[in-house]
Amino acid sequence: MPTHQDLPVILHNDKRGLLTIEDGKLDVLQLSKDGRPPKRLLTCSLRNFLRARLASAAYEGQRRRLDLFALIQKGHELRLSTMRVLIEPTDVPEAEEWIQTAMQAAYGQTKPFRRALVLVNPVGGKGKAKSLVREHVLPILEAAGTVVELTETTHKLHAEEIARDMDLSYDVIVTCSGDGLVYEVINGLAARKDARKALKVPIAPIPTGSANAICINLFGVKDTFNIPLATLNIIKGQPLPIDLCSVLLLPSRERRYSFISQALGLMVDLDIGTEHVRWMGDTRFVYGFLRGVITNKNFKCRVKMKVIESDKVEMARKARAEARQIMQSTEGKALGGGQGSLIEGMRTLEVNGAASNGDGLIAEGGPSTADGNDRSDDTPDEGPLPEVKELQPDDSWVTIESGTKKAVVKKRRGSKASTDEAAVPGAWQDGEGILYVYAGLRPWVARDLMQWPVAMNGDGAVDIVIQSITPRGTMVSAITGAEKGEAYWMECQHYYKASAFIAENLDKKGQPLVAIDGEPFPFDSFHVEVHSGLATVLSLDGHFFISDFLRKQNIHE
Ligand SMILES: Nc1ncnc2c1ncn2[C@@H]1O[C@H](COP(=O)(O)OP(=O)(O)OP(=O)(O)O)[C@@H](O)[C@H]1O
Repeated sequence: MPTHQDLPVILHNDKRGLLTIEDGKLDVLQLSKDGRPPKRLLTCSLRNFLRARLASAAYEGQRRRLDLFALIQKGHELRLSTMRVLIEPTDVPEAEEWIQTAMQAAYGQTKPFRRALVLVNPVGGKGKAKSLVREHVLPILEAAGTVVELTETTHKLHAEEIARDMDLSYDVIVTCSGDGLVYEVINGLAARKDARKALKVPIAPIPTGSANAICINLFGVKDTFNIPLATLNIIKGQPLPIDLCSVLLLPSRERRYSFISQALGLMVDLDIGTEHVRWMGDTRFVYGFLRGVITNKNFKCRVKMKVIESDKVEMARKARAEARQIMQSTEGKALGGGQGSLIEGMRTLEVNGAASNGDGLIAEGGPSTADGNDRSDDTPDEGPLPEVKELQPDDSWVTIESGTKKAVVKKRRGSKASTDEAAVPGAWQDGEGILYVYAGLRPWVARDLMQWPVAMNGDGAVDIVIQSITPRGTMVSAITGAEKGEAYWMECQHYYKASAFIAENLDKKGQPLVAIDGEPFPFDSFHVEVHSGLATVLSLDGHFFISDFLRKQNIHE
């Protein structure tokens, strides 16, 4: 085991220097001859350190060049920085040991030099993916020594075809686009004969699309479009099993896997009806929302849900307790180096019942499923996904059907928790009209809309919001605070956690579409089930971003 933490070097200005690794940081120091303290030329956290590379000598006795690559924090920005120093021939063995120490400290159990399949959608978002990848992603991957195979998608569903047919030798599949490409990759992997194995290859998204909901949920609102951070995730991220919903569309019997949402009513218009204003970036969703609220159209449907929980107070309490637990188990655990690397934490951290092995695939036993229909002890761990069957609701399911009334809007923001369904604040009142039904797996759907603030990865539930028709003013004012999840407490926003649900169209002519992860499909009826931990993404800190909503202690905050 190498032990050298310090390495003497010659700096660019021919002065003596020292490379040191301490307290989770790598420092480049310039030494003085007169006993003054050393001057710090560069400092970076080991999490952001990418690689140290010793050049070979052209002739015996030549000083050797040592290249150091790191992401340096400048204000809020992460920038790639390269530093070159020289090593005296007599110090070369020490340098070789130091490189091992530095790489071990910076990567822990994570395998450096990953093999990445990089898919670039040239038309996603504002259409700048190619230049963003060339200028900001590839240089960082090259500096880290990532082995890159790059493919540009040429048509819709191209990424799905690639994922369906690719060999599984890659450590990571990188999608440079929005959520659409992630959705295609998941569906391509899910369609394979070895789907269970394929879905364990982690996906790392690079945000060059419009909404990039997956990046908001991984990196938070401030860092949604932080491309260097998302690139670091390709290099050092840990596999995080994520929940999916299977959606069986009827009568076509087409099956899709959804990792973000299933939208009906106003939210269909928001996802699909704003395609023509893609140039607006993610603000197009606010535009779509306002446009939909103005029409305030009653959406006619029947929803049958296998409800796990419907008490908002209780759901918030549980989600906050779980968030606290996640924060405590990963607190102070920086990637690599320092005291207690994240990797150490990951080794002991149970992710949905399946321990991560630190890199690559999930440990033996695989991810758990909460779907109730595809988990049997003899289900092959690496084989295809079972056929999705139509659901058979029983008396315990909750049925909601659109009426014609507007919801009564009171000023009060909820009351004490209660087990009496009718007394729970926000409980559905028969006869209410429906503006939209929106089911999702993670809190954010866009930076300005945290639609499911208590959605928790691995809880076996899809969170379903049924928004009643309300006076327009109420909905417009709901936009304020929507990014913080405040609309959750509105009484006219009914909120359920369900392990399965069925949606039926009661006006096929007037409202022909459902949006699954933003993609339109004919809506007659569809059946949804939750599958915990079925697909995999990479995450720098081993979990999804924890919102301020979940960090709050007081109910109704
Ligand atoms: N070369 C191409 N030409 C046309 N469409 C393409 C091409 N490559 C991919 N696509 C399609 O582009 C669509 C949009 O991609 P994606 O959803 O990732 O970006 P976005 O809509 O800008 O972002 P978001 O989904 O986060 O809002 C996808 O449906 C994808 O199939």
